Amino acid sequence: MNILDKIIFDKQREVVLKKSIIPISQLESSVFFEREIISLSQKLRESNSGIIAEHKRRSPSKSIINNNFTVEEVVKGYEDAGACGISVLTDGKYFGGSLDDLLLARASVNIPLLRKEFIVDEYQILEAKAHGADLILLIAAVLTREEIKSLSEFAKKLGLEVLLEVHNLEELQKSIMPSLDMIGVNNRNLKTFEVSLDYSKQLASQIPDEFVKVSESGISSVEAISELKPFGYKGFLIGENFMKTDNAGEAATEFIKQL
Ligand SMILES: O=C(O)c1ccccc1NCC(=O)[C@H](O)[C@H](O)COP(=O)(O)O
Repeated sequence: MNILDKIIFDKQREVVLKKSIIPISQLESSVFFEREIISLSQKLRESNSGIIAEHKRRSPSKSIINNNFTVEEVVKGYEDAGACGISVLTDGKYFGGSLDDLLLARASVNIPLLRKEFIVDEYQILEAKAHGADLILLIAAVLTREEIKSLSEFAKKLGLEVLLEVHNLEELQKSIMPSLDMIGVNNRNLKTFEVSLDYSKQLASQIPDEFVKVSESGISSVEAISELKPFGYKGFLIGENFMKTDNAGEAATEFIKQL
């Protein structure tokens, strides 16, 4: 079993357990169900920098990235740096994140928040809404076309935006549908962890213009962004490059200043 299969196996069991503890009615009673989202796709269209900065404590490819800051310090730093949005990893077992991180982020900043999670069930989309997210991630590598359709339509009904992540042409072709807002190309192969910006470059021309194009993972220099912009990318998701420093917010500030 590769790591992605393991993550999904664990996630499916986790969702079953959570459903038995926290009923949907409790999620739906959250104050955030009344809240109108802040659109990341609009911010990216209007931005010159397009940075989506990620809160990421650790990952399967790097055991510890950073555990020294509070969520509030990191996300406030990202907002002050001028990030268009923030991605908050909520998976506990593999990334050391939680839904509390998302809630604390929501309480700290007023820019779009992505619930970065391995979504396999509508319940997790209700959780995202209940904890203040503006958008969700769907990963084509682990979902069928029918699942992408029903999950993305469910998210749209709740007023959330949808970022669909692909890594190759097959995943892209099976996924294109009107209920998506942004299409992200992950430069990291989630089965082998190999990283290359070539994935973004090769897939760019196949992504229809109505979707905002986002390049994800392995971006560690402003030069990388200059290379990707001519391919039509408007969003750049960066985690480790900021989180591995002594001050993620300052690192993001210095980075964005150079764009
Ligand atoms: O980051 C990993 O090792 C990873 C492994 C398996 C599944 C997902 C993984 N990462 C999630 C992400 O998409 C990245 O955190 C995000 O794109 C930022 O990447 P980076 O800038 O390289 O930290």
